Amino acid sequence: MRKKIVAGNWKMNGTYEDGLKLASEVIHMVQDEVNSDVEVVLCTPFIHLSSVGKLTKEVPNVHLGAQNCSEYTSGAYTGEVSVQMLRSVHAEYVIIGHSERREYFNETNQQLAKKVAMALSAGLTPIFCCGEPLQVREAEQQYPYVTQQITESLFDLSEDDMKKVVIAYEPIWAIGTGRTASSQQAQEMHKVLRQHIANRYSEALAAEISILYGGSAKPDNAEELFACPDVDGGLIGGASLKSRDFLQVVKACK
Ligand SMILES: O=C[C@H](O)COP(=O)(O)O
Repeated sequence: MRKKIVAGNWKMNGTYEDGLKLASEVIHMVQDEVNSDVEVVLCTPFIHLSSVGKLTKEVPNVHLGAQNCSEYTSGAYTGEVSVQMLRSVHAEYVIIGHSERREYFNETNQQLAKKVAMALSAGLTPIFCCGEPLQVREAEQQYPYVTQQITESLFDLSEDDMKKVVIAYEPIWAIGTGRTASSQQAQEMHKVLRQHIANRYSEALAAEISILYGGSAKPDNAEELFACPDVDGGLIGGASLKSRDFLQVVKACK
């Protein structure tokens, strides 16, 4: 059985104090109210990682994630954060290739392949993001577009490494727009991605990979999205910034 995961991506929101408050609220609520085996991941800004890591390492089903990492090991890369640094503050996950990083920081599929390999080499689980812009969806080219992202960034991995990757499908037109993909659109894409992985590796390996949905997922729609057979949880932006909303989304993942 593959893992169910609900990851909150705080993006660049709040102060240091806001983040600590949010993390401790989420952790307490998860401890008190969640009895499923869903893995909760808090993907915080870099400045929160060390402090939030001290809280999450005491709690079995809440994990720490970063929102990015460097493709380099160490050295003169001003402003970058290495995978070893992330491990040293107890991060277990790292988001790689979010559409905002692709769009505003020009990250390419080839660069993301290096980041994925770097994360895996340090024992971090990459949450690899993929997804199409609106014009690609309107031209009905979403399947070739997204499968190409997966091919170019992931398909040089060995079977052993590929098994450790988590994928997040995030249609760009649904991110922060309030316009979510329908559960049918999400299921279709997740099924296509799983088949694409099966064609390159094997049906057995594809069946083990958790594929999360992201894009305006919230308490109102999470249950329907998570009920799809190939949707294994979510990568949650806006709704992860309010502890009660985030908890509702976590509870919807059964
Ligand atoms: O990483 C999260 C996604 O970009 C989704 O963001 P959103 O839930 O605010 O639409």
